[in-house]
Amino acid sequence: MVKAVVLGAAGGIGQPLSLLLKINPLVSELALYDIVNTPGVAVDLSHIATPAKVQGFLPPDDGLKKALTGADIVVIPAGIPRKPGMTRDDLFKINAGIVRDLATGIATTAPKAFVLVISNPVNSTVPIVAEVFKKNGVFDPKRIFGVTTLDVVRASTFVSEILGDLSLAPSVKVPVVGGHSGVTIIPLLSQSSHPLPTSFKAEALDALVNRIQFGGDEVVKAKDGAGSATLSMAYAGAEFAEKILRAVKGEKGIVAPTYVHLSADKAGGDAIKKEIGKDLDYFSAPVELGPEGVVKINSLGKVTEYEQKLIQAALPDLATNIEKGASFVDAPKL
Ligand SMILES: NC(=O)c1ccc[n+]([C@@H]2O[C@H](COP(=O)([O-])OP(=O)(O)OC[C@H]3O[C@@H](n4cnc5c(N)ncnc54)[C@H](O)[C@@H]3O)[C@@H](O)[C@H]2O)c1
Ligand SMILES: O=C(O)C[C@H](O)C(=O)O
Repeated sequence: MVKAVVLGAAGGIGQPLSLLLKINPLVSELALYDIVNTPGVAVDLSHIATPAKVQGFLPPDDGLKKALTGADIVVIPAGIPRKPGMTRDDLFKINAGIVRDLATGIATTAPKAFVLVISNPVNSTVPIVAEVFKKNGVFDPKRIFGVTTLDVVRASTFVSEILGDLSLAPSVKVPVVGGHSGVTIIPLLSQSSHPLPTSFKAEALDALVNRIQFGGDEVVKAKDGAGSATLSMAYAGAEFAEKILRAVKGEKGIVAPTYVHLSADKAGGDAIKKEIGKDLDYFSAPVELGPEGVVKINSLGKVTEYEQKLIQAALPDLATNIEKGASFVDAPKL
């Protein structure tokens, strides 16, 4: 029996993500929590002929606690999305408090659940969740994940486009590491399962890296004020959740890039710090998953000089974002 919970389930990501979890055979119970509309979304989904039992909850009558009771995995897409001209960091003002309060609910009701953080800015909201868990004495870095899968999905798609064959997209694997915003998104294209054409020039590489780093802006611009990526994010979130659930069931060798506290695997985390040359607490790296969450944080592997420059360019922003999130929890309410 696996109970999955979506916090922010009535939103642009929340609804399609809940749909994908409802049709996932590894999920037997699905609880949907939001400040609006979850009863309707839950009844709608409950008519789908798959085994998962669906229930919707709202804040009154301890709805958050009821939704989280018995949770095995909690996915958080709650919070406001970007509009054109905004950075992810601009969302901190509103989303930090939302994530802190939801994390408090998880820490007190389902402290052993795997927590998958989608709400932006991920580089800061993951430290917020971790600090709330620490404050409640239940912090386990092996169980808290920042979802960076959309960057990996985009890299697969864009590389397959360059190779002129979209049918390759599902099998193209590119490790994307670092964080989840702008220059902190570091695609290690030299390690792509499907190498770029030898004719690929430096400018084209710059353009591809830039497209992966700013893929979110491409969607925000196209949506023109109506929000940011929702459908591709729901796909990516469901894919990452499925990896966690398969690992919990005992499947071995599942590795995915995800943004974690580097103490989740001390030896692996220390090795990453050496590779990047900075003592950061959080970094998105290829992580091997198992029944208790993080099994191992893998090395970044052989990176080119070009990629080492991308890593160095990411570090100042990452450090600032981490500090901003980590110091928020004891800060006065905004
Ligand atoms: N990690 C990623 O790769 C990634 C990708 C896309 C979007 N995002 C982020 O995901 C978040 C959600 O995006 P969206 O497009 O679904 O936004 P949205 O506005 O469509 O939905 C957000 C939902 O959160 C709900 N909500 C607000 N406060 C809440 C609270 N206290 N408790 C529970 N629910 C609450 C809202 O009612 C709404 O239904 C944004 O912060 C966005 O930036 C992250
Ligand atoms: O770009 C955004 O604000 C949403 C998300 O982080 C994305 O990468 O699409």
